[in-house]
Amino acid sequence: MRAKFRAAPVCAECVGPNAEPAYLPQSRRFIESPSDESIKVNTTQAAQPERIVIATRESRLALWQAEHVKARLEKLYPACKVELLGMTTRGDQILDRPLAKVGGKGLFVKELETALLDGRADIAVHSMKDVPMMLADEFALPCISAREVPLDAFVSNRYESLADMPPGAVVGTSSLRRESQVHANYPYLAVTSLRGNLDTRLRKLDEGQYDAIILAAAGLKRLGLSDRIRSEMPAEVSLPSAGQGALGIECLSAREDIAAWLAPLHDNETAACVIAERAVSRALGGSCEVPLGAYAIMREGKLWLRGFVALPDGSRFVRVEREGAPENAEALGLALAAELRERGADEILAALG
Ligand SMILES: NCc1[nH]cc(CCC(=O)O)c1CC(=O)O
Repeated sequence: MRAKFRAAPVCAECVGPNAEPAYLPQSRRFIESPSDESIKVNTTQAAQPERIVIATRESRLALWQAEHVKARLEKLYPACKVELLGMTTRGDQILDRPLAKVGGKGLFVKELETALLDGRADIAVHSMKDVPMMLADEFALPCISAREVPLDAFVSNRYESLADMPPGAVVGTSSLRRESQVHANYPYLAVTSLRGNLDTRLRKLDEGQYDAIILAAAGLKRLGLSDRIRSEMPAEVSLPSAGQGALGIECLSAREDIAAWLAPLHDNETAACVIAERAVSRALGGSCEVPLGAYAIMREGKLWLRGFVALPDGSRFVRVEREGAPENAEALGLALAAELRERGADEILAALG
């Protein structure tokens, strides 16, 4: 039997001080992989998996994501037994303190990684937005699957969009990225903090604590809550967080067999976008306490990357965009981060402390 779902407070932008040393998909090769439609029963692998155990957190969203990967693996390997191992992470237990102060995003992956090291699980499924920018050498992210809508969603029982809200109306979010953009674009609106998992946040909206809230559209869609989305927020209004809407699958670096099993679920285009976005975030020391957005899409065969760094109140705002080849996604992200620094991101980061 499954444990009861727990509240899963996740800090949108948090990396935290305990991030571990180097690694990341930057070292991954940009490999060819079939599109979703072309996924068929895989008969080409030398060794077919017999059993795959997926470590997952137990929030409703995490379980949906793990089930999604399970279903895709079962379709790919009909003879394979795919099981979920639900786990409560320390990040799920700490509800009262800002995560940045106690270890950041790493708190959500550590227990899952321990299960990988112990051999209790083979893979872990993550929202890429919650994966620390650095992982220890023993771990790899060989698979980033096709992205769900990456944009933020405007959710309200009264208004259609931020532009529709009157002066003084209250927007709920605890993401400094979202907050800084609301202030910069709509300085007459108020922003107050909003914690808790998706269901909790929606309940607080419905109770009237806020006139509107901002959530990732992907999370709402996955949980069948699309009808709560009043409008998708264009990237010009709310630039998403690095990795938003994408799923990553982690395993031990040494397990090349597992990486090969996952290859058909890998999506090159999403991976290129996410690699570029995460390079921006990592190069700027991206943490919970930095209002920072990074968002890439493919446009006419090129990767179009946008990024910003701001003060939470929106009074300083540096934004930059750049285009490059998807094969050089990492370099594109680093170049964009360097340009952000040249244009004042360093002063903003220094002011944030
Ligand atoms: N920060 C929490 C979190 N982590 C992943 C998602 C949504 C799904 C995704 O981005 O893949 C959310 C919810 C939100 O930010 O509103």
